[in-house]
Parts: sequence; C-alpha cells; structure tokens
Amino acid sequence: MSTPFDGSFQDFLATTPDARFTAWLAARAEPYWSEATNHVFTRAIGDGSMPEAAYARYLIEDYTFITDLASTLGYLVAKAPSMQSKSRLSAFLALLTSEENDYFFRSFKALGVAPEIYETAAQGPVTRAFADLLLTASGKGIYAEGLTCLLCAEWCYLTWGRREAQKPRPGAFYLAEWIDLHAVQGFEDFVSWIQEEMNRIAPVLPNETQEKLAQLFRHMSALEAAFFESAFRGTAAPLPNEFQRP
Ligand SMILES: Cc1ncc(CO)c(N)n1
Repeated sequence: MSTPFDGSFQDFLATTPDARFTAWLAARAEPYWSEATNHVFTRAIGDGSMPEAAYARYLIEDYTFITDLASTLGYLVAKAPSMQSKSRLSAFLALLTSEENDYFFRSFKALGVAPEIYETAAQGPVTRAFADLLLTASGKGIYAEGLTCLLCAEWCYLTWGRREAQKPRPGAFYLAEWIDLHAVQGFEDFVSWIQEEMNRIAPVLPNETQEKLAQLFRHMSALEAAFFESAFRGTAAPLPNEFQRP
C-alpha cells in the first residue's frame, strides 16, 4: 500500500516535495500498515467467510478497546488547541458512546454473548498493549501523540471499510453494519479531518517529536494487525523487539 521508508520527514520531503506528513507516517509503518489494512480478518468481514466464533472473540475485545478509545478522545478534547478541533473530536466521541455502543449490544445479543461476559471480560495481551499505548500517548503525551493513535486506528478502519463496501453486503447484520459504520461519508470526512489536523500541526514539530509520532503510528499499526490476527486465529505472536519497553 505504502512504499516503505525509513528516513526523517525532511528526507521524505526531499524525495516527494508535496508529500503529506500522514503519508510519511504510513510509509514508516510498513510492513505493519499493510498487514493491518489487508488482514484476512478484514476481508472475511465482507466476503461471507467470517467464522462466528472469531467475530464474537473480536467484538468482546473490541468493546474494551472502544472503551479505552473513548477515554483517549476525552484526553484529546481536553488538549485540542481550538474550539473547532474540540467540536470534531467530541462529535466522534458522542457517536462512539451512543450509536456504536448500541451496535455492540445488538451484536452481542445476536451472537449469544451475555452481558456478564462482555462487561467483565479481561483484556487479552494485544488489547492490554493497546490500552497502554493509547492511554499513555493521549494522557501523558502532547496533543499530536494522542492524535497519531486516533489517526492510525480510524484510518485503518476506513481503508478496509471502503474496500469491503465494494462487495455485496454479507447476510449477518453485525458484519453488514460494521462495514457501513466504517464506509459512510461522515466517517470518511472525520478521517480526512484528522489527516488535515495532523498535516497542519506535525510538519512544524521538532525532528525528535516527529520521530516519536512515526514510532507511535508504527506501533499502533503492528497492534492493529495483531488484534485481527488474535481474533481470527485465537492467538497472535508477540510483537517484535522494537516494540518492547526498554
Ligand atoms: C482495534 C480497533 N481499532 C480501530 C477501531 C476503529 O474505531 C476499532 N473499532 N477497533
């Protein structure tokens, strides 16, 4: 999807003068960015080959991920520099905690997952690593760090969502609606906004901070791929050493 690149944003600009910061983040995240956006789980959502057990496993983990993502958005609303940015972020937070929350309840019911299970489910290792990364970056980091995590998560879902939306919808409503949620115009507009926000604030940050953002986006991409892998196969290999804490 992206051509891998491992230099600085300045180096990237030298190869492509009108390159966007967000394109650099994706290029620096290879091969994980492509693994996440093309994972077999994401294709199974749209092509009728999704095993019910894998999807139930996925939704239970994703419900706890979404809870941490809502907290991340809270931190971002607090740190956003302008009313316009706070407005965009809080509108998405409202969607996440209403319509999308309702989607989870209806889907759990259809899949026979009881509230006792999804409300008290312990996070698996990948979801725990996500929680740690999201909450540390958005809670302790500067605005751009939390925004980088949000960008990766939502851009990844827009990418597979738009691709799967080209196919006829699967029969199961929870698959069809999961595609629609991530392929609608409003979601595309939100992801475009996050990209514009990033491309406005990040090119003027110090080189070291830009490197930190590239590493965060790369780590998020690897976790997104591992999250799909873990749901689809019931297990995922630990992330490579570059992502282990010193
Ligand atoms: C793991 C994961 N990443 C991103 C999204 C999109 O919000 C999601 N629902 N779950």
